[in-house]
This record gives sequence, C-alpha cells and structure tokens, in this order.
Amino acid sequence: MQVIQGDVLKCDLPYFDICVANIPYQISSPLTFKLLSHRPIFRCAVIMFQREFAMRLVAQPGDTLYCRLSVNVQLLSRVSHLLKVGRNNFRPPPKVDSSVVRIEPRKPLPPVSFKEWDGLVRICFNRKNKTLGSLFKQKRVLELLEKNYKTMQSLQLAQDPETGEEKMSPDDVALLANMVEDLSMETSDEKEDDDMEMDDSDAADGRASFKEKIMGILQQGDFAEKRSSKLSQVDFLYLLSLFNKAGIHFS
Ligand SMILES: C[S@@+](CC[C@H](N)C(=O)[O-])C[C@H]1O[C@@H](n2cnc3c(N)ncnc32)[C@H](O)[C@@H]1O
Repeated sequence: MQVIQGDVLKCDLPYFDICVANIPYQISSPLTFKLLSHRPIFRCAVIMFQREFAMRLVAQPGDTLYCRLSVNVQLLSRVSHLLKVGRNNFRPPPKVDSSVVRIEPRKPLPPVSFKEWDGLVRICFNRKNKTLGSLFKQKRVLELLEKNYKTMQSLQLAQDPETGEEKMSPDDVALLANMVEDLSMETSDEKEDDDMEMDDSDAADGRASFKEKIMGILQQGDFAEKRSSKLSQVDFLYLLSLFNKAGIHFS
C-alpha cells in the first residue's frame, strides 16, 4: 500500500479504480471534478457529502435542487444516493446532515464537447425557472453567440452537420477541474435579474435576424417555452446538437 500525504486537490493522483472517502465538505465540488477528470478513469467512488450537495448531485429534472452541478456530474457519471447519515451519528454533532453517494463514470463519455456543453448549460441555468425563449433573448447572450458565430464563420470552422460533432476528449474533461468555482450550492435563481432583453432599438443595429435565427432553433426543438429546471440530459444534448448544426457555438 502506498500512502500519499498532501492536499488532494494539489497532488497528482496515481491510478486507482475505487475511491472511498470521507471528505472535508468545502472541497466537495473541486474534488468531484478532479476525480471525474482523472485518467485513466476510475470504476467507482463512494463518498460522503453534505446532504444538500449530495441531493444536488442526484437531483432529476423537476426536483427543487436540480441545477448545473446535477447536469454536469450526471453527464459524466451515474450518481446514486446510497445512505443518509444524520448529524447525530457524530459526537459532537455537526451542523449539517450527510449522505453517502456512489459515482460511476460513464464509459464511454457522451459524444459532446464539454466546452460546448458547459457554455450551453451556463446560459440555461443562469435562471433555471425562466423559459429558454426568454433567456436566449437576452442581449448579453445574443451578443456572445453572435460573436462566436462570426468567429467560427470567419475561421471557416463551423461544424459541418454531415461530419458530426466534436467529441469529448480527456483534455476537454480536464477543464472541469478548473471550472468548479461557481458550481457551489447557491441557487442562481436568487440573483438579481440584471440582464436586458433585446428591444426594438437593438433591431436597428442588425441583430434582429440573428435573434430570429436563435428563436427558430429553439422553436424547431420545441424548447422556447421550456425551462431548464424540467429538462433532462437528453434534452440538453439535443438542444446543443440543434445549435451546433446551425453553426451556433458556445465556446
Ligand atoms: C471529514 S474528515 C475525515 C477523516 C477520516 N478520513 C475519517 O473518515 O474519519 C476529513 C479529513 O480530510 C483532511 N483534509 C482537509 N482538506 C484536505 C485536503 N485538501 N486534502 C487532503 N485532506 C484534507 C482533514 O484534515 C480531515 O482529516
């Protein structure tokens, strides 16, 4: 047996196939994504988390705690709740309850670029109870997508629907380890709604047709009136494929 002493977030992990851990809860998110980006990928992890974090990991569409953390972790793995561990199992009792969760990485990973995926779900979960139609009408979102669209066109890198989508590479997944800071336990719906929808004056500067293009894609998949809080992994993958086929990219 090899014992490694050090900060698990900073040290290079060796090959392992099973991870069993009782962790400090403040590293839940970075550790989860560090494990999921580790290669070769492990077989199974059984980890105790703070109850609310655990419930976010396993939350399904329609559950109150369903969020970006849920869709990102579930894109990469199957997660199941194994056991509740109440605070009174400890002396002295901590302030929070715990749960033990099993994480089994998907093999193979879904055929999607994680950068693209993350770009899409960031927009969709910015306000998970708003309709996608209303989220994608925001000036900030349209400007970002149009900028990406023009860049891709000028570089002639727009994906040809016949040649297929980019695939998720191990390097791509490794990005996960660096994007965990805002996958916290706060609900983004509590944020101030400071985004402007594009109004008529914006139409004058030529963005109207791009907005129509985006709305057309949403309507094509019957997404305009839907809300992220109710959409499954398959829905998001389908939506991403519709956008990519139309030359709209999120990274
Ligand atoms: C919840 S305790 C679990 C202790 C022991 N494994 C057990 O099950 O009784 C978490 C342990 O992780 C250690 N720890 C905290 N941050 C760490 C980090 N970044 N890397 C490695 N260990 C860490 C703490 O010092 C503490 O001993």
